[in-house]
Amino acid sequence: MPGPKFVRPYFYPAVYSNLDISKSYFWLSANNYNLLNNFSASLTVSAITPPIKYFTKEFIITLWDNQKFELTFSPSPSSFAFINGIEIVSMPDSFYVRGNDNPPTYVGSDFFYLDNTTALETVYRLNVGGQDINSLGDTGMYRTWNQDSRYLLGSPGNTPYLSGVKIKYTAKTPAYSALVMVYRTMRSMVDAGFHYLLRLHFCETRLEVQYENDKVFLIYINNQTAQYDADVIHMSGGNGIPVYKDYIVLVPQGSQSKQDLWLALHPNMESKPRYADAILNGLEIFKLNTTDGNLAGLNPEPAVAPPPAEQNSSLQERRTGKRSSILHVIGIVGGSIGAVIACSLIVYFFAFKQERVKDSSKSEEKSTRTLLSETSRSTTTISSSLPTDLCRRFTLVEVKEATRNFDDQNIIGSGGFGTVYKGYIEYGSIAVAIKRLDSSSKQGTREFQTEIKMLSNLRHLHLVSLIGYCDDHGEMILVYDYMSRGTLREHLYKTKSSPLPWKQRLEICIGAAKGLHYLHSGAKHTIIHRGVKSTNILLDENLVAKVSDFGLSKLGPTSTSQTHVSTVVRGSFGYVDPEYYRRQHLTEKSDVYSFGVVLFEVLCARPPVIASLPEEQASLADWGRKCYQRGTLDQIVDPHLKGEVAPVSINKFAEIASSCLHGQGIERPNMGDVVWGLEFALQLQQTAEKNPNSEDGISIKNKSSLSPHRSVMASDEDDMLSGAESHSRSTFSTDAASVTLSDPVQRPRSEGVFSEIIDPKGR
Ligand SMILES: Nc1ncnc2c1ncn2[C@@H]1O[C@H](COP(=O)(O)OP(=O)(O)OP(=O)(O)O)[C@@H](O)[C@H]1O
Repeated sequence: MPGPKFVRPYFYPAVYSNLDISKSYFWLSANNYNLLNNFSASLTVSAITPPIKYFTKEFIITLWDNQKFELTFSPSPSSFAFINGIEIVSMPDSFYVRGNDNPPTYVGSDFFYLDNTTALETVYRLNVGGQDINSLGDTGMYRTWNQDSRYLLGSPGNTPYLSGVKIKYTAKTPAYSALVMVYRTMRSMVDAGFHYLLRLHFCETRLEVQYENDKVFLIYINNQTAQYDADVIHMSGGNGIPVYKDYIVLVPQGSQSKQDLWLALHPNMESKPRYADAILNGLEIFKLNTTDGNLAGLNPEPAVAPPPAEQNSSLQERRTGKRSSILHVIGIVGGSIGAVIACSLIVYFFAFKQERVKDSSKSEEKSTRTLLSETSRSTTTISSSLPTDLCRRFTLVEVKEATRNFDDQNIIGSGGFGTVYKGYIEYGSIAVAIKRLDSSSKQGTREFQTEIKMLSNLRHLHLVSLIGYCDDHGEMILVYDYMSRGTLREHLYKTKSSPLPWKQRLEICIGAAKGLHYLHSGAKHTIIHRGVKSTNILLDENLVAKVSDFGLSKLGPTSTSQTHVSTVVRGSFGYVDPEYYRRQHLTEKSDVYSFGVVLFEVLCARPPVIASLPEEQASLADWGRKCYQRGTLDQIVDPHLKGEVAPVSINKFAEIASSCLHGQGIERPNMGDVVWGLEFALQLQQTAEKNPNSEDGISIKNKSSLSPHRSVMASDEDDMLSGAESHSRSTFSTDAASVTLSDPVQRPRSEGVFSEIIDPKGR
């Protein structure tokens, strides 16, 4: 049967027919895959402590259509080969080698193309914080999971955590993926000169951790940042839902053949998570070999030259005689055998207790910054005011390499700042967006410096990350994470993209609102974006919204300063807050206004201004508000949404959008309220989908159902609760799995949102 297979040879190096087992050295290949090189089972056994008598190795290879499975043993000169048992187990397609749709994250500057021509050799499979699991206890693939405690160097406080939470597998992480849970960090010692695939399994099971940004941590592999913002709730979709992530790293050859492979998890305090914590539930490490027998990437010299191909033989064609393979099948060694760890493993655990951020932020911030400064690669002097410790400074040569010398074919857009190129850094392994300041641009040095200072200090799941900048030779270039799904606008109108489903639109709006909320109240100073629009909300490969383009940003009022008075009104046509325009008084409520326009763009899939329309309809801000107030929303809602959307959800959404567009800033909600309101709209949609026949179910499409509701965007919490309660009695199910709004404690996100409103620095 074609497809990926586990191949597990078993070895019991005892005395067989007077053969001196210590003289057995051989190569083992499976079809085109080179599995073992000049291998000695007795040496392997003697290297293991505590001593064992037998062991198995595990490989992953792929069988192609119509291919016979052939195992070839090739002994060294004057030697012999043997094997005691072979296990071949099929596995689901695209499970460990996941193809281009789910590429692993490349750590560091090295690139390794992982596909079905690569043989994976299991090095470790750890049930972090749990017990050994023998092959029969696995999810049907007969994998062995080892407990990590035996590799512990010792660090107090890292007690395993066992949760009673029910694990909810998903299509992305099906039940066969893995088991168990816990918190941890480790390092291990492995063969140098190889690429390794690390699969990290996560499952958030602490009941108090429910929402995105509750726990955000950095993953360092070999002292390089593998992931800046690991957020298990975001990656998996919720508490109790497992997820795994793959990383490929090269362990370079140094003076020693064994090198440490470090894995460290560290809370990311810059994202201001609720808990200064990091978790890891399971860990698999595979050594990668290419099918041509070369060691992945580096091709170090094998101890003995491999045998010529014609001397190979297969299981089917056992040949005897000098230099042919000798097969001693003594019988399958059954039962549970601990996975062999051919090289020593040292695990070092960081202990992260569940502490509030406030208590530990200083030291964490320090360690994060230290690491970031290590990755910066400054080569020449730096203009004094730009940060060098928080983001990387690129040379012009590096930027030119990344963009093929600013090739027009790499252009992905242009804005007030200049031209934006797609580029690749780190030997082509990381895609980036490179903004090059156009010297004729109205924006200039000031915005350039603002953007660097602003973004390098801010990290949030819903903000586009600044990777670095280049200021060589008078150039002003910014390098960002590349957002592969482009701008939000590209998914709404004048587009070939298929229309976004309603829930996806809501999630995007919620994400963008959270990004803005963070700018307004999560950072040290209030930051006013001033350029909120649908082209400044970008989408990553998972359609996660990220707010971008801080070139126009301003630091807003703080408790000690006055509201900012601006001399030049900035912003884009159709989005500018009329109050700001009139009074030139800048507050964060101007962003709220612009975001209201974005919300109507999302709802109606049309641009903010269409000059050719009758005057009443030309401005989306005015027209959207009017239609909401008149109860004629159905005239303007994107026709693609009809029949899919619960009227209550649309109404709630339009109510928030309208409130954002209030003429007076003081009457507009703040972004925290907007986040809550949008989450409520999502909740209404989800509930309506569960109860399609209820009054607010999806089937109701008539005009009167799209009318203004009593506002639940009240300024005081009691009002909001009473509004929510009246809904819950008539509309919401009491299904324990769904959130019922009759219980204020369970109201989605409300506690988090309100704690932020009351004390923006309280998290
Ligand atoms: N990080 C990114 N990833 C992918 N594409 C990007 C990224 N940043 C910008 N772009 C693309 O480049 C275009 C121009 O972006 P830019 O931020 O310079 O201008 P803008 O926001 O459209 O206009 P303005 O600067 O006048 O406000 C965007 O519309 C988008 O298509």
